Parts: sequence; structure tokens; C-alpha cells
Amino acid sequence: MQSSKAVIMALFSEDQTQETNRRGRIEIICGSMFSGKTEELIRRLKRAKFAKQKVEIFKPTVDSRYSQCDVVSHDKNYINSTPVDSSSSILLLASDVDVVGIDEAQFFDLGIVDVCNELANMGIRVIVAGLDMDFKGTPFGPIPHLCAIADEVSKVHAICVKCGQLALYSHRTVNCNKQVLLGETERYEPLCRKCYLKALKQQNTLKEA
Ligand SMILES: Nc1ncnc2c1ncn2[C@@H]1O[C@H](COP(=O)(O)OP(=O)(O)O)[C@@H](O)[C@H]1O
Ligand SMILES: Cc1cn([C@H]2C[C@H](O)[C@@H](COP(=O)(O)O)O2)c(=O)[nH]c1=O
Ligand SMILES: [Zn+2]
Repeated sequence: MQSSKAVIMALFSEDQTQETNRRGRIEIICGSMFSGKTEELIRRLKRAKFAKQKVEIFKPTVDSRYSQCDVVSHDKNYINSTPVDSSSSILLLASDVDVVGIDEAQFFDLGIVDVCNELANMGIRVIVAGLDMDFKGTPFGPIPHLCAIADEVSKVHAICVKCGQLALYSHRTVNCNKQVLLGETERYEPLCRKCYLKALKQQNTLKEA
């Protein structure tokens, strides 16, 4: 019992000072698709709201999958947000708040790094969720840079749909080479390293045939 409690506390930050004191910091929640990034972002933001903190939530306009305005998880858990075209809009809209939440941050420009630093320097708690790797297993947009400047990074994992191990890759199951391709289970599946390499091999064999 004691050890499982310790594991939960290591995974999910429950430092109450974050919810009661106004203290600038940057928290990153990253991982593959279906790893629970959005659920964890919503959980932290709802707790901040319970603590009567002023919270503003942003997402890139490009992410219109479930809703134009809300941040929505795969389990349809949601929280209201403001869609923005570029990272600079976040600075303009978030100067007078305690907490800023940002979802799907992989789709933002690199300017998001300075924006997050500026907000944190102003005393704002900044919580960012995003994909750390694209479907090729390449670091995605500004997320690696954000991890570098963060106070805390939580890497979360989905379950590999082939073997049940922890998944760290988002395997694209349709034929498209563009980095940005919105989708859900009809286009992507979370896989562990072994199953991801196997799937890539099979795809290459099919292409060569
Ligand atoms: N293979 C999977 N592994 C883990 N969770 C999955 C899987 N497929 C669907 N889910 C669902 O996705 C939810 C997480 O959704 P979400 O927080 O939106 O993930 P993310 O933002 O990382 O894509 C889980 O709570 C679970 O119900
Ligand atoms: C891997 C990968 C994903 N995408 C898209 C697919 C989804 O619309 C989002 C990720 O959403 P989630 O909340 O993390 O499930 O990103 C993409 O455009 N390119 C990729 O390589
Ligand atoms: Zn696997």
C-alpha cells in the first residue's frame, strides 16, 4: 500500500504549494498519443480552479478535432479554452492570471518557448501538454525545447495496442508523409519500441513489394 502511494505521488505532482502560492514555473506533460496528456492537463487545471486561482487555457486553432473551443480528451473529458493562431497571442491574453494551460503545444511555433519563460518569470504557473515525437519518432516542434527549460517534465505512456507494454510511439497507420495530420484511432495507434520497429519494417516491406 505504502509503495503504490509513493509511485502515484512520483507520477502526479501533488505539491500543494503550487495550488496555494503564486509561483512562476513551467510544467511539461509529454508522451505519445493516448498517453493521458490531456487528462492530466485537465486534472491539474481543474484543481487550480478549485483553489480559486485564475486560470486561462489555450490550444492551437489547427486542433479542431473534437471541438473548436474546448480542450477535449479521448475519453471526452473537457475544459473550456481559447484557440489561438500563434504563441504571441498567449502573452497578450494571459498577463493577469495565476495559471496558464496549453494543450497540443507541438503545433505551436518555437516562439512558445520564450512565451512560457516570460509567463513563468511573471510569476505564472505554466502547464503545457504535447506530443514529444511525431509519427516518425522525431522530436515534435517546440516540445523538446520546452522540456529543456521546464521546472518539471512528466513523460506519460499509453498502452501498446499490440502487446500491452508501455507505448512511447504514435504509429501512423495510413499512408501520408506530412508531419501534421490530425486524427484518432483511425490514423494512429500507440506502440512500444519493439512493436513500432516491427510495424515500420512491415510497412517498408509492403512499399518495396
Ligand atoms: N492504447 C491506449 N492506452 C492508454 N489509453 C488509451 C488507449 N486507447 C485509448 N485510451 C484512452 O485515452 C485516454 C487518454 O486520453 P488523452 O488524455 O486525451 O490522451 P492524450 O492527450 O495523451 O492523447 C485514456 O484515459 C484511455 O481511456
Ligand atoms: C503522431 C502525430 C500526431 N499528429 C496529430 C494527431 C492528433 O490530431 C494530434 C495528437 O493528439 P493527442 O491529443 O496527443 O492524441 O496530433 C500529427 O499531426 N502528426 C504526428 O506525427
Ligand atoms: Zn508492443
